[in-house]
Amino acid sequence: MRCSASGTKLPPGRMGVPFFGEMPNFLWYFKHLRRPDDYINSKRHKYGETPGLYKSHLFGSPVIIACSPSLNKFVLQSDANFIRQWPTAKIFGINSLICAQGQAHTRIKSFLLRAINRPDALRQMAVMLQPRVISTLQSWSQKGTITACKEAEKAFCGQSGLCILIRTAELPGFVAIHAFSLGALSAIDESSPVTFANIAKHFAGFEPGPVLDTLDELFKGVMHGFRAYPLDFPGTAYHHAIQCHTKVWEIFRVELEKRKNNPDGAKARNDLMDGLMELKDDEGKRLRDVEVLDNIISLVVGGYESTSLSMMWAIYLLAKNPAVLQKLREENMNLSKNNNEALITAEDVAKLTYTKKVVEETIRVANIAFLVFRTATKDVEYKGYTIPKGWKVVLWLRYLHTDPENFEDPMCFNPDRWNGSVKPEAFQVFGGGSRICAGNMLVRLQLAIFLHHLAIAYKWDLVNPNAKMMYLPFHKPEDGVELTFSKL
Ligand code: HEM
Repeated sequence: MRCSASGTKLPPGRMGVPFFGEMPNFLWYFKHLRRPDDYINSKRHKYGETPGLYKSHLFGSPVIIACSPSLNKFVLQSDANFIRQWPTAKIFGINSLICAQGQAHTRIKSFLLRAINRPDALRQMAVMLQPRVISTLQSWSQKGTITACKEAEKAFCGQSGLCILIRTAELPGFVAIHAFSLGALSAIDESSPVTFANIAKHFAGFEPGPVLDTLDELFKGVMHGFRAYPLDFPGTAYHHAIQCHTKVWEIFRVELEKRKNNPDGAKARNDLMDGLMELKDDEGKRLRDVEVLDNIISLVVGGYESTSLSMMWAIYLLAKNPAVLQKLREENMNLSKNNNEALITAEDVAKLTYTKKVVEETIRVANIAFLVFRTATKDVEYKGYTIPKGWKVVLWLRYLHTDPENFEDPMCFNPDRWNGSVKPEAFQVFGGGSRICAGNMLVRLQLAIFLHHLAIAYKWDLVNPNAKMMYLPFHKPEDGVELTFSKL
């Protein structure tokens, strides 16, 4: 089909059946066959080598699927042609980084990056995070058996959920919180409460207690709404999430007012809220109160699940790959010996060369953000094809990381591939361009610190080593990674 004056055409593909589009096919590969990559492979097979784009109809809209490193990069870097529209924006707060566009986005991002991504911020975070990581691991060993998925979420979820939201809010109908089996330790279940407590303390100074418990409940309500269809009337998850968001906002607002009346307390607290209240841009201007509040809340939400999922994956992949665990253990035990078993610093992490490779490889294999969306603001031409104005572009990040053309033997967990042979342009786990993940350095640091304390002191075994994989709403073993867990 020709669709523009320049004679370019729509990419090949199929729009599927009326109303449902290609969703049945998508679900067939993701839920029934459990071979998500074959969804794209089947298109490649049928339509041959395009420059990595296909037309389809998914998640209620006509879409262009983008699944090549160069096309993805082109889209991610063309802010003038493609924008990210957030269907459940009300829950994030309109002043948050997630919702901001153009110059407002650039300005807020520069504040947030200074607060959570700069070396001095990371140095501080390393110190703050460790006591909770250590106590969480100790508590796991006391339980003996856990479900890693739940535990990691309890312990660390406040730190990275946003990215999950980015990925799932546009998948109405698929995303539901999963109940994991009890009895054994499951990595994600076990880590989320501690994570939440951690983030609430380090982002806004809240200590464990009734307020924190209320916040935890409210944030759970907010999270449900992100994943729901944005229908705002009583009884819907989205409506409930907006109510929870309003209450969370009020709790944070009261905290912010307290701080404004007691600016001297900032030194003692030294948390993200103080950091954001104090930062000035090049013109000496600070963030407005509403911007501080909306962004703290979105970062807490942002922290909710992605960190805990990546920790769950690390535990799982190391259990499956004892030779990798052995090398990781050696490197970290050496550090621990030379360090007199003290807490490690961000500088120590920088020297853990093998551990850093394990981190990159875990994040690649986990494919936590399996796709992200953009909307074309005008007809855009790409290598002879048109991406029509108003269509969504689905950037299929997962496919880049599982395509053997980009990563040799892609399903193999092989940290040594990071010795230098990786094509950097094919590694898009954190997206790219101006919207690149704001927490990418923080999550890498957290994961490295977690791996350090895990490897030097604990051993674990999978209860169900052959558990089936699920891919919706998140990629994870079906049992949430049940483990037996004990001290070395
Ligand atoms: C393994 C963990 C993580 C993965 C795989 C991940 C992935 C991503 C991806 C793919 C995007 C880009 C979305 C897009 O282009 O539409 C993104 C954006 C974002 N992420 Fe993450 N993320 C992770 C952890 C975190 C953490 C720990 C935080 C914060 C504490 C965070 C905060 C954000 C924020 C604020 C954005 C929006 C950036 C913007 O719009 O400019 N992420 N993340």
